[in-house]
Amino acid sequence: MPLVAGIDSSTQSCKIVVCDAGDGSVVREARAPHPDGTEVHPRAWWAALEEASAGLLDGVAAVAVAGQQHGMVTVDGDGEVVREALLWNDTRSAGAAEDLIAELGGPRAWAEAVDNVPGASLTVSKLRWFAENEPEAAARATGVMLPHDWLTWRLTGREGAPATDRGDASGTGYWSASGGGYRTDLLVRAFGRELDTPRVAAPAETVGYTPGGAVVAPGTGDNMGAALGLGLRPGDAVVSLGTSGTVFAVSETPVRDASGTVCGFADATGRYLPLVCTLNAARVLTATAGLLGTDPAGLDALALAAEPGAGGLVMLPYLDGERTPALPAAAGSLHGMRRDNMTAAHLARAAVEGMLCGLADGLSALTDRGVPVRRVLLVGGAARSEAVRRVAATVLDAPVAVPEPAEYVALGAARQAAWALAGTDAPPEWNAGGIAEEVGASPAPQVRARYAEVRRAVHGV
Ligand SMILES: Nc1ncnc2c1ncn2[C@@H]1O[C@H](COP(=O)(O)OP(=O)(O)O)[C@@H](O)[C@H]1O
Ligand SMILES: O=C(CO)[C@@H](O)[C@H](O)COP(=O)(O)O
Repeated sequence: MPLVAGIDSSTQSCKIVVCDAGDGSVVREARAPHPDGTEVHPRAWWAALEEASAGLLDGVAAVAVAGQQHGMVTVDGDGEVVREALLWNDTRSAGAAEDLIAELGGPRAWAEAVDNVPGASLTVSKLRWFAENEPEAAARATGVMLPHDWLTWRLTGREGAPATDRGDASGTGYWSASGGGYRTDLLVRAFGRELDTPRVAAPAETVGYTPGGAVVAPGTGDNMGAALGLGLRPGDAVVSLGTSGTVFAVSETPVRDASGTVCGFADATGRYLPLVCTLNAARVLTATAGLLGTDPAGLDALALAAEPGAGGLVMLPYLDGERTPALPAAAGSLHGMRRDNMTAAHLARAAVEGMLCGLADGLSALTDRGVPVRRVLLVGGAARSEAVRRVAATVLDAPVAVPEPAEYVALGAARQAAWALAGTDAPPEWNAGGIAEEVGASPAPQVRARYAEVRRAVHGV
């Protein structure tokens, strides 16, 4: 069978898998790091893509990109990037989001218009911030696109107009998953005038060709890519622990949440992908490991040595501010320190528990809004941690299964590329997502209860 490539251009790195188009088996893979920071020039993503793909894409018949969602990439009339992209985790647009909500008549009006309530993450809020704070640069912008749109366009040698897909478009705040179209009026409200936006392609459309002649598929957002890579079915929810923490499930019907907790995204196949996102996930663990002078394996051993509840020590892990709950200016904090719990093991456990309690709240938000969840699939970099897997079984209200470790976002992009190549109605049946471990439930409801108590006391939410 022909070879296809999937590219995951996520916050911390670019990962590429080359697969057999028939069964999805991975033939070769590579990765390259992205720079740190919440504003990044897109050329850095292209450089990482070129580094990771060197020699890797020979003989590949089709390719697709799944990228970090929401990032604001603005271009001028020559197609050149106007300023560094503001990423999903850049919180400077929090005030702009509040203004937009008030101007339209409140959160419900936004949920009805675009299935989402703007927060700092959504592209629409970033456009408002840009127009208000950098008017000279903003005046040069003629178009706006998302990270995966821009990379996809570069892959085609910038031939033709840029394209996107339903999944990533649904995270802009000016495209509606349930309405199926752009809300140019909301883009104009945010930016003050119209900007060119990418055409929204069908899920398996060919949007162009690489200079070498490979089919380029539309691509999608990274969470939609993971859903496609896992072959996610209704009843399964994903808890993904990368730079962001996300909880999501596929749904045949759109979900609109006027509280703004659940984002009403589309998936990459024509369905919907209700999703809750936290700003602080795997890097809470790396930061805590650094503080304790150890590495992820050392943190794991320490966290496993402490009892559930960390002896009363609670970490609110809002190290980079927080998106859910909406606390963009928050900092992290430690509570309940006593002489007997001031140990490295208790601190490590509190970090793992704090990170996962935010995701447990996200899972409850999904089920509260009618999304059926029978099982949780735990993926992303931090799912490699045994402590994370064990603690997940104590705080998540569902059985936890861990798929075989794999780059599911990149695999989803590769599966979409194979789909575009095949030209079939449905994506090819691949064997990905086999379960490596079922984690036995060991509920410890007091952990979440204490976390909620501390969060309410400190932040009032
Ligand atoms: N064994 C582990 N324990 C905890 N964290 C880990 C482990 N292995 C990788 N990570 C973390 O996972 C993160 C990368 O996860 P990934 O899902 O690739 O993120 P992203 O897609 O956002 O770039 C890094 O912060 C890394 O430190
Ligand atoms: O903003 C969201 C989802 O709404 C994030 O999930 C980004 O899509 C970044 O993902 P990672 O780099 O953490 O995978």
